[in-house]
Amino acid sequence: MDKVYIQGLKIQTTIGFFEWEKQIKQTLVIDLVMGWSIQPAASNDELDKTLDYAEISVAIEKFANENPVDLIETLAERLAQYLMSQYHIPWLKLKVGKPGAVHNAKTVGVEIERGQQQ
Ligand SMILES: Nc1nc2c(c(=O)[nH]1)N=C([C@H](O)[C@@H](O)CO)CN2
Repeated sequence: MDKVYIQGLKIQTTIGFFEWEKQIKQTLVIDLVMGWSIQPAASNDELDKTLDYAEISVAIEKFANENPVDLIETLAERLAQYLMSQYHIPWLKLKVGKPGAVHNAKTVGVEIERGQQQ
C-alpha cells in the first residue's frame, strides 16, 4: 500500500493529567503515516484524489484543541478514529510525542497503528 505522511508536525494544545497542565498549552509532535493509493491522484495530477497533508495538518491541531484530554494515549486513539472516519483512511500509524514532559529525555510518547493495510 502507498503512504502519505506527515512527520514532525508541532502543535500547541492543552494536554495533561495535572491541574496546572489544564491552564496552559504545550507542544506535541505528531508523526502520521496514512495508507492510501496515490495512483488515482498521480494519473491526472489531481489533489482531490489524494489525502491533502496540508488540510490534515490543520485538522489535527484543531481536533486536539477542541477535544482536550489528560493522556496522550487518549488523544492518539480519538485522533486516529477521527482521521480514519473523516478522510476514509483504511490504515494509519500515529505517533504523539510530548517533548517537554520529561526534562532529561529527548521526548516521550505513544505510537499506535489502526485499521488494515489493503
Ligand atoms: N503514558 C503516559 N504517561 C504520562 C502521561 C501520559 O499522557 N501518558 N502524562 C503525564 C503528565 O501529563 C505529564 O506529561 C506531566 O509532566 C505523566 N505520565
